[in-house]
Amino acid sequence: MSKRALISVSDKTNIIEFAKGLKERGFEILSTGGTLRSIAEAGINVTPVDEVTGFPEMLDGRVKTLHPMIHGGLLGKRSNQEHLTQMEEHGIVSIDLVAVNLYPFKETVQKMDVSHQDIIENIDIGGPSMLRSAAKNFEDVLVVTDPTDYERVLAAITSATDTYEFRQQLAAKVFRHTASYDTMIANYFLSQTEEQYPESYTVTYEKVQDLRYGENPHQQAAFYKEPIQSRPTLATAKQLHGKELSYNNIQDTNAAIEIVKEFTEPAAVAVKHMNPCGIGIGQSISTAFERAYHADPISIFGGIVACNRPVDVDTAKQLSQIFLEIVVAPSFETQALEILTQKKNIRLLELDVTSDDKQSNRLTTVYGGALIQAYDAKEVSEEDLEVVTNQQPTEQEINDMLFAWKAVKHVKSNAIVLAKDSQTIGVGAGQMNRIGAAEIAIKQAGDKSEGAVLASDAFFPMPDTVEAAAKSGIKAIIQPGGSKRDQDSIDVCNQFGIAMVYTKVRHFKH
Ligand SMILES: NC(=O)c1ncn([C@@H]2O[C@H](COP(=O)(O)O)[C@@H](O)[C@H]2O)c1NC=O
Repeated sequence: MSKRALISVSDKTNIIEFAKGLKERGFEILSTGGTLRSIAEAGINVTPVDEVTGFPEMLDGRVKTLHPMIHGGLLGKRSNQEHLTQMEEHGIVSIDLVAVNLYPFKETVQKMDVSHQDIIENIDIGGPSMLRSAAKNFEDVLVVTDPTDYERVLAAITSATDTYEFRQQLAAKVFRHTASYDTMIANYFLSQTEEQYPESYTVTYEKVQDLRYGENPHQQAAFYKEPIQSRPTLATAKQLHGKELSYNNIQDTNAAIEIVKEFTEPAAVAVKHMNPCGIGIGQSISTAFERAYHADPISIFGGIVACNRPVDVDTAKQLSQIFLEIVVAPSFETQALEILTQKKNIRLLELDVTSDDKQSNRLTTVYGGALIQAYDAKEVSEEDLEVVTNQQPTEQEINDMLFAWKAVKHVKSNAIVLAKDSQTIGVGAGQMNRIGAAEIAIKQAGDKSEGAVLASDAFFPMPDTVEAAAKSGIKAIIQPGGSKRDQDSIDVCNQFGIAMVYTKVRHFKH
């Protein structure tokens, strides 16, 4: 008895070649509406599924293959005599291969001006049902959902490669595919509600590439992206030059992008190990980069630079003077690109870093679980500041404090940032006590700390940081406030003529 294959595909890529190959291997082909037409037009003999089910396709295609004649043919175990007897009693004939790909839900959701109803209609029901039935019964049914697998499935049919393991691999791919498909649907429905953290949280990612290694050479790693990309992202950035990004490159570039997004004026950010080592803003991107560079000309070596304006010739000349792993910017002027591409080891990424994605949730995995939280999108403006000292800050100090505040938000806690004239001059990151972070930042700033401002990501539990700031010539301090011992810090400020403002917002970053 000839074997039977059921083909029902939305994406008709290579389907004729596949159907031909199956015919050559002695399969009878069953098919649904549009797929059947394509196969028949290619001159291949094909049986409509409604001849098998005894029912017409109905309800606008919502019901075509959802029938015991189909699912019995897929799920019946050939090694189980009872199954075979029942199948015979009901006239159910085995189906030995299923090739199905699904209604384009992902593509539909991403369309501009698409209606809710259109999205709903693009939820495939019959397709996943057949895939799941076939995948459950993989010992007896070959199941293929990815057109790039057609060739190896055809090859397997007539060779020794059609093994249990091979069939199980195909089944595993199917269950990943249907799970991912359902996740996209579930997340679309979730997005239609106010609910943020439902009883189960489903995520799905598509592989961008395998990475040479992870954080260290002995760790394996791969890069994945969200399947629905509704805005320019790191996963879709265009690499214009240089070798493949590494795991650490991706993390650091992400950190640089998150920081540069804070600024509307031309800004450049240099990152090392996910902390900013220099941030500058200015009238032009070249001035901004000059400031970011001079913020810490030592640490920027081997760093990642993100710019929020196109890289021009002036900036490219400066960037080319030092060893940088990556420059990411919305674009590169032609001549700037010529200058930078002369450097073999630099990677250049084109990405609209100004796009706003501050609404999204962020997920971190922990031992045996995950933490999901809203992005820290809190912004502070001049009106939000409360001056708590006798000394009022000058307009320049306010500008520098607001700048330093945007910077300190992105520094690992405990974090202290010193800034002056639109430039960071000292960054103390990731210390176990606040004074430790302050000492690092002050030491790095050196003489520049005279007249500078200091930002602290969280309140001062004691006045030691303010005392250190006073000694180094700091003139204004921005911090959340809210410590039981706030008054001690205010007293030190008053003693040294330092202005202090509260933001009433904390920016821990772990
Ligand atoms: N309703 C059903 O019984 C059903 N059976 C198969 N499909 C899907 O119909 C599509 C193919 O349709 P056509 O052959 O008419 O172009 C495939 O993506 C397949 O997954 C169905 N459609 C949706 O649920």
